[in-house]
This record gives sequence, structure tokens and C-alpha cells, in this order.
Amino acid sequence: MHYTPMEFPSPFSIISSLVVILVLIQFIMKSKRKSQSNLPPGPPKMPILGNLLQVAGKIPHLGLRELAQKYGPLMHLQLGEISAIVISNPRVAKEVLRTHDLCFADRPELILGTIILANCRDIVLAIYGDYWRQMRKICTLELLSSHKVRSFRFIREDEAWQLVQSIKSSPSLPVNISDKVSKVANAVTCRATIGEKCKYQDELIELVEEIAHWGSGFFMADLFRSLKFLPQLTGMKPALKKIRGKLDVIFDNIIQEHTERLNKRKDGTEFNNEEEDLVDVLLRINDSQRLEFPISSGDIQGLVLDMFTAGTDTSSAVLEWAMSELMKHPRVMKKVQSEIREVVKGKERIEETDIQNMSYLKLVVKETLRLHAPVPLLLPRECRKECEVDGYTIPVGTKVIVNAWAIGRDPEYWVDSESFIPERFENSSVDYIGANFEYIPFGAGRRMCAGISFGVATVELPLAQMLYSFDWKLPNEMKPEDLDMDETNAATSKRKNNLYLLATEYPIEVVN
Ligand code: HEM
Repeated sequence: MHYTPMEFPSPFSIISSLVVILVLIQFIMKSKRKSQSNLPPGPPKMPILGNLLQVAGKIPHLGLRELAQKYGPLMHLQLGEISAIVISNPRVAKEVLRTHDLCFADRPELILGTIILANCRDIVLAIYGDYWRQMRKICTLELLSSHKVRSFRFIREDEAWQLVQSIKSSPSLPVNISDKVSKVANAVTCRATIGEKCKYQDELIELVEEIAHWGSGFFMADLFRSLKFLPQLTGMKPALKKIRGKLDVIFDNIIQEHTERLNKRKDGTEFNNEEEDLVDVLLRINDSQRLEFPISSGDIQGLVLDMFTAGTDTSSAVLEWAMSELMKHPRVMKKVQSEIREVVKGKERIEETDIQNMSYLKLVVKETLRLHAPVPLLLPRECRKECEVDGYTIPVGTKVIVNAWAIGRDPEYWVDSESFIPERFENSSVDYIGANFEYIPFGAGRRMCAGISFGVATVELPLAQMLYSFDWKLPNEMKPEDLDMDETNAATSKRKNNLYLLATEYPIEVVN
């Protein structure tokens, strides 16, 4: 779950807010007359609302693909006061995310960021500049480096094993896979970020869910920023302030506990570096006084929230879709299970190092990410320097939406683009690291995902362990083709209906 996914408002909320907005028609009209001369094409715009009604109530990435089929891969939309461009093919995505990456390296400011993150003092929503650069560097070198991600291996192995135990605990009953995988992703993130004895996990996850709700960027208060009274009037500001108050109390405790640990370590006690969680790392770096901008407790709060919002729903969405696709494709299920069972033969528990020998499993994950990009519209960028894209002039302040979901299914770039075929990645150099613009589930350029290794590791091991330890069937004699693949109209692209499956334990002959 990321802060700034797109979730368009319902027609009801648009109409109720319209009453307030109409009072200020003149004011808004005046504020929206900029250089619109060479903007990309787009659907006709209504006064005040622009294109809001054309996208309202639809699943955003689906609705935007439909519009793009009519208006082109670079399209202009007016969403209330927000002027936005939508990119829907790999060629234009490359122009925006590589050629002009620096022009589009900002994020649009959200009311959520100003209240919850004390003016976007995090990474995900931070404006492009020295502070973001410092925090991103800390992420790359310390928090989410391959070495650090590997050091959390024991957490993933433990949580994957607990998942198996919890599935075994209710034999013959359908297992709510959606729920199970969400718990695994939450627990892995919580333990890696705040530590082993994370007593705040449930409360924190609840608050993060509330934050994700307010972070869509498509509330009236975010769409009509010139109406300064809207955040208060719509209840957004009081709600966010309440969340902030609760977070402050939790984080005061977390930071106090971690500071005590740091002090013990400085006193020369037994503390072991490999057991450092991310808050420990941040305090240690800050303590070393090497930073241009010292990290405040508010900054730690912002970073930890980023890890939760960015790392939990995304990973669990991939797990949920991978299991769904495998249930719909018994041939692929059989092939991937055979590979895993061959590699792990004689052991009960999969170790993370085994995953390196599971090349087909990796293709399954890649294909799932192609068809079900968990953040289908990436995170919005904002133009910080006027520039030309595909012959059109994009003014400063324009919001940029990249439809990574539509790009991953573009029939001009993908053969049989809507089908689940992991083999398409066999002997192919196409990867998700931001170099192939037909495949960008983690984005690309300066603002691309900072947690790819963490995210992929959180998916691969639990998936392999579930496929190894159990054989799976759809409940109620359901046929593979009858399993629905409906999506929620929510932050991350998840299943609308929870995935329920029947598990049969796979007999493992353990070799000592
Ligand atoms: C399968 C899992 C994940 C997916 C699909 C995913 C996807 C994304 C996407 C699409 C973006 C926006 C990229 C852009 O604007 O070009 C992003 C940003 C980000 N992600 Fe992830 N993510 C995942 C897991 C994680 C995890 C586990 C973490 C950390 C623990 C993380 C941390 C971040 C951060 C910090 C950013 C903001 C980067 C910036 O603005 O500089 N992500 N992610």
C-alpha cells in the first residue's frame, strides 16, 4: 500500500462537494488560466470539474486505459484544479522516466503529507531535493541494501514457516489465502523495521490503513487546493490530525526503546549488528553525526511509515495474484511445484538460499508482476521544469500518471498480452529493474521503488513454501475458469474477493 495510489471519488462525493465549489466558481476559474496551448489531447472538459466525472467510480487504471485508447498514449486530463498527463505506452514512459527523468522527479504535494509526515519528511512523498537525496541514499546504502535485506532472511524463513503451521491448523477448511499472505507481509515488515517484539504491530497497521485511505490524492480537498477551508470542512484535516496524534504516541515509545538499546550498545554490551532493525540503523547513523540533515524523530516516523505503506500491501498483492493465476493455470502450477519439490527434496523447510535454484518460480513471480502491477499507476510525479514530451509542452506543476498496468499488457510489446505465460521471460533480458519500459512494475528513474529486493524476497519465499508444503484445490468443485479475477477499486491492485483455497499437506520424506 503506497501513499499516493489513485482511487477516484464516488459520484456522490463529487456532487456533494460541488455545492460548496460552485460558490467559488469565479475564484477557481481565475486561478486556472495557464499556458494550455500545446498540451496533449484529452477528453472534453467540464467547467470546474474538468474530467472528474469521466473517471469517477471506475477502477482507475482500467478507466484510464479506455480513455487512452481513444485519446492516445500521452493524454491530458483536468482533475478539478489538477492538470495531469497520463502515459500509457512504453515509448512515452521512457521519455518521461528516462529522457526527462529530472524534470519529472517531484511528487505532487498532498494534504496527507503535510499533516502526517510534517511536510513530507519521508522518501515516498518528499519533494525532489537535498533532503530526499540524503534519505534515498540512506535507504540504498543502509536500510534496503542487498546486505541488509539478506540479514532479514531469518525473519522471512520464520514467517514462511509460521504460515505453513497456520494453514495446517485448520485442515479440510478452505484457507483464506488473502488474509494469510497479508499477515505474512505485515509481520515481515514489522519485524524488520521495528524489531522482534513489535507490540505496536496491530495498532500501527490499522493506522497505516487509514493513512492509505486518505492518501489517494483524489479527495476534493486535494483536487481543489485553493479552497483552503475544504480539508476542515470535509473532515479530512481532523481525521489526519487524530491519526498523527496516535502515531506520535506510538513512535515516542518506539524511539525511546530503541534509543535505550543504542545507549546499551555504546556502553559495550552484547548487541549484535546483524540484529539491527531499521529504526536501530537510523538512530545509529544519526548518532554518528555524519549527516547533512540530522534525522529527527519525526523523520524516523516518516521513514518507518514509508516501509509499511510501501512494503506490505504490495508484496501481499503479488502473493495473492500469483496463487490466483496458478489456480487458473494447472499446467504452470504443476511445473512450478515440481521444480520446488526437486530443489528442496528431503527438507521440510525451504531456506532462502534454495530460491536461487528455482528459476521457474522466478518466472512465475515476474509474469504475475507484469499482469498485476501492484501499484498500477506507479506513484504520481510532478513536473518541476517545463519540458517537451512527444512534441507537446508540459508545464511546471503538471501531475504525471504512468499507467504501468496498461503498459505491461500492451499488445504491441507483448505477444498474447492478456495471458499468463511465465515462459515468455525465459531466455529474455527483460527485467523489472527500470531499464525495459514495457515492464515497469517498480517504476523507473530516480524515483523508482527503493525496496525491490525487500519486496521480491518477501514474495518468493512464502510463495515457494506454500507451493512446496501443500497441494491446492479450489473449493466447492469450482473449475479454474470460474475463479474470478475482479480487482478492488483501491490503493493497491488487490483481489476484490478474498481468495479461498483447500490445502492438502504434501507428504515430505525428511532426510536427516
Ligand atoms: C512487490 C513489491 C513492491 C512493488 C511492486 C513496489 C512498487 C513501487 C512503485 C511503482 C513505486 C513508485 C516508483 C516511481 O515513481 O517510479 C515505489 C516507490 C517506492 N517504494 Fe516500492 N514497491 C514494492 C515494495 C516495496 C518495499 C518492500 C519497500 C520498502 C520496504 C518499498 C519502498 C519504496 C519507496 C521508499 C518508494 C519511494 C521511492 C522514491 O520516491 O524515491 N517498496 N514502489
